[in-house]
Amino acid sequence: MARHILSLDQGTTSTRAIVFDEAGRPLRTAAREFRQHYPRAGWVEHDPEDIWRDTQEVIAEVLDDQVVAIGITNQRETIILWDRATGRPLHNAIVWQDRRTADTCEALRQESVEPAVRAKTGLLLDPYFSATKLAWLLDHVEGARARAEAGELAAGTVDSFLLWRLTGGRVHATDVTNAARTLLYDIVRDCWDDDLLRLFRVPRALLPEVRGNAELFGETGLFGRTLPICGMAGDQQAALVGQACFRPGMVKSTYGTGCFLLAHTGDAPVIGEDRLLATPACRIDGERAFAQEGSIFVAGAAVKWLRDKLGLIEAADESATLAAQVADDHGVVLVPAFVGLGAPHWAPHARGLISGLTLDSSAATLVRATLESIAFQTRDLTDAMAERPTAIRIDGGMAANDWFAQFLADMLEVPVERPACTETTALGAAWLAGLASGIWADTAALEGCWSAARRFEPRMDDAHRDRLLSGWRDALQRALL
Ligand SMILES: Nc1ncnc2c1ncn2[C@@H]1O[C@H](COP(=O)(O)OP(=O)(O)O)[C@@H](O)[C@H]1O
Ligand SMILES: O=P(O)(O)OC[C@H](O)CO
Repeated sequence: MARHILSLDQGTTSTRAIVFDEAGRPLRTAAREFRQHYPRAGWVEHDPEDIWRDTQEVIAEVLDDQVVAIGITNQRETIILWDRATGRPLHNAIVWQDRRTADTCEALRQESVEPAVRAKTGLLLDPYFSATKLAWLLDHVEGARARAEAGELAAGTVDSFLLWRLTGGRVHATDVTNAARTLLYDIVRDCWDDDLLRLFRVPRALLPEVRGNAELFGETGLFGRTLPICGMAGDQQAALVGQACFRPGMVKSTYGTGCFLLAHTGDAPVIGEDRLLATPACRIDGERAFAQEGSIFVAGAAVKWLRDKLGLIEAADESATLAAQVADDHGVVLVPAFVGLGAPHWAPHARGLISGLTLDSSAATLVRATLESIAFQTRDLTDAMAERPTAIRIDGGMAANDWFAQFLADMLEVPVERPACTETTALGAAWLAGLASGIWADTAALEGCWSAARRFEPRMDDAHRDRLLSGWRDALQRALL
């Protein structure tokens, strides 16, 4: 009988389940968009019960008799605190985009602890990561700190919360790629770190056990039979797997809500002065791989803003047609620093701006400037890398936009490849579960499953590209003031 794998992709704006066959082809998909909560400027929350409801619904919708394993992948850093006895969250999840702990991070930076934190975690002191968000929950939910210290509470990223719920509260575990985004995990020694736990004031009793990416995490009996959950990874690392980037130097860039560019760096983290992140790529059969990461907080979210807040487009895919109508020398630059700026600037207080407006600027100009800004930001990442990539594999919602993909190739000066299956995040989690359940022998077997559907070659002349990049840098400096 054919064996299928169900992949659960819990993203920032939607929860999806996709069933893949043994050739890695998607057979069925179910998705639910869920509510974003913005309780104050710069704050972003999710209701974990919404996520859990949608998870159960999408799994039930696509599950078939041939599914033999489940893989989970998730938005990273977003943190949930829950009661071990009831399984109920004590507060909404604080989402990775949330900036409420910017001042805490700034105060820690003043104490000159950042170099030591970076050496262990590969990260930087920014509210993006989980530790300061978790400390905020412990300090602001009444009684939480004392209960955490007494071992009554559990905390974790979305993967570990879903695993807990799927296994009926029997398993509190996470995987190394998610653990590494908390600021509490030593990526070199591969363990939670007591000094970091002290620094961020997080009791160890709260934290999940950390496992590799392709192994048995637990079993769920919630869908009429027992199913093993045996693949797990943060969504950007899962996309690196789904893009078959298994060798040093290979690079993928995912354009969903944010943009996350990951370059495989081999079996050791590269922790440099580059303002990029070092992060585990995966641990399979005890073998560790690492990646260098550039995290951009706003990519597709800016297109969603054009649609939902400005009403300039009705659907995201109209953006390509509108952008193509605008003259190349339109002169408008948009800096989408809506939640500060991530790599390589790390400026949590920066705010968005639009420069160069004239009476000629139209809705189409703004749409084009928005798409351009995402490619400019990616160029800032590749400029920060010690070794410029030779090609980039793209995926995520925006990868479907041909105009954007071509402009990206023009800005990066390297070919941009779009794979046949752009659901690479879900595919990566399916591949991890498939490795653990013996469907695929090793990553070499997976490399042959990847193919490019389209390749965008750079074709813009140097003078034009340099003029655009220089306009971007001017506007960026103003947003950083
Ligand atoms: N054709 C398109 N052109 C530009 N942006 C798009 C297009 N299709 C989708 N998007 C953007 O991509 C995002 C959705 O991508 P997805 O990978 O599903 O995100 P996530 O996993 O972060 O929820 C949305 O923010 C949407 O605005
Ligand atoms: O939900 P996505 O796909 O935008 O990914 C979110 C990232 O994991 C945040 O680090």
